[in-house]
Amino acid sequence: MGGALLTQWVKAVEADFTILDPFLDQQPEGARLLKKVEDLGDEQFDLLIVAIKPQMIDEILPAYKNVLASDGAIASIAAGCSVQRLKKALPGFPVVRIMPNLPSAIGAGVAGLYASEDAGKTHKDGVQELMEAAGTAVWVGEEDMLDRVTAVAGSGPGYVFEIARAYIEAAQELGFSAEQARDLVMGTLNGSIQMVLETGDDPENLRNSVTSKNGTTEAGLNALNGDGSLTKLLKSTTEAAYKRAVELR
Ligand SMILES: NC(=O)C1=CN([C@@H]2O[C@H](COP(=O)(O)OP(=O)(O)OC[C@H]3O[C@@H](n4cnc5c(N)ncnc54)[C@H](O)[C@@H]3O)[C@@H](O)[C@H]2O)C=CC1
Ligand SMILES: O=C(O)[C@@H]1CCC=N1
Repeated sequence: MGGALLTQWVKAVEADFTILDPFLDQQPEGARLLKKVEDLGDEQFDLLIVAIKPQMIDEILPAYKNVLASDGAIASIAAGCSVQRLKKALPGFPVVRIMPNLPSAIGAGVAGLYASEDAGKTHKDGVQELMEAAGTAVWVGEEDMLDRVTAVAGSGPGYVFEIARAYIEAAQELGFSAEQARDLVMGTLNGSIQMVLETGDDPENLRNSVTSKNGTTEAGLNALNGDGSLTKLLKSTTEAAYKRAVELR
């Protein structure tokens, strides 16, 4: 995810980026790559962006105690990992938590943002500028809401890709080739999403405009969600992801 964000930041944000990743072999375009924190010498930075797995933070972050300038801040994209835990691993700095999603890689991401009480306007504006370079950003006023953003938008592309995959599989079952099925399904998803966004109309109204009385769509929709099982499934999907984010705090 860090790499996906970086591809947009290097194009749109005027800043110098240093990546610290012991396992990355190829230098990311527009950024300097270092392998270990010791390679930084006594350099200091305005922002430390934490893009490692949440489970690694307590172990890895303390080694970064000298890399931030005194008025610097931590920004973390790690799911669940709380401000309290980040501040415990690296004390003395404000924290902005970011919950991005994968379409940030093409500038079409949506991110949730939450700042600790000691974060200043400069810190918040700086992180907002980064996230707007990768799509849109929405501030939340309570930290718990960021874990709910994770369940809806952070993990969301995973649900959408899985729905697209299953839809393509269903089209193939009806007799289309893999290529035809992909074109038909992705074109339908794309056109339908564009229509919601461009008209501003409710998905429910638009669904009704497709559905002729006793027609084909009605037959399909009855099988899809006639008993509300799709609605229940999506509720349990977001609840399961939120529960996991809470466990990662
Ligand atoms: N993948 C996604 O769509 C999203 C991921 N996130 C968050 O992003 C973070 C990273 O997740 P992914 O990008 O999916 O995982 P990833 O495994 O693709 O990336 C983790 C990176 O950390 C590097 N790394 C491992 N040990 C390191 C160390 N000691 N020091 C510095 N770097 C080290 C790895 O080489 C790798 O490049 C997680 O905290 C996750 O919760 C947040 C939103 C969306
Ligand atoms: O699956 C995860 O834990 C991360 C956070 C949101 C998307 N990917």
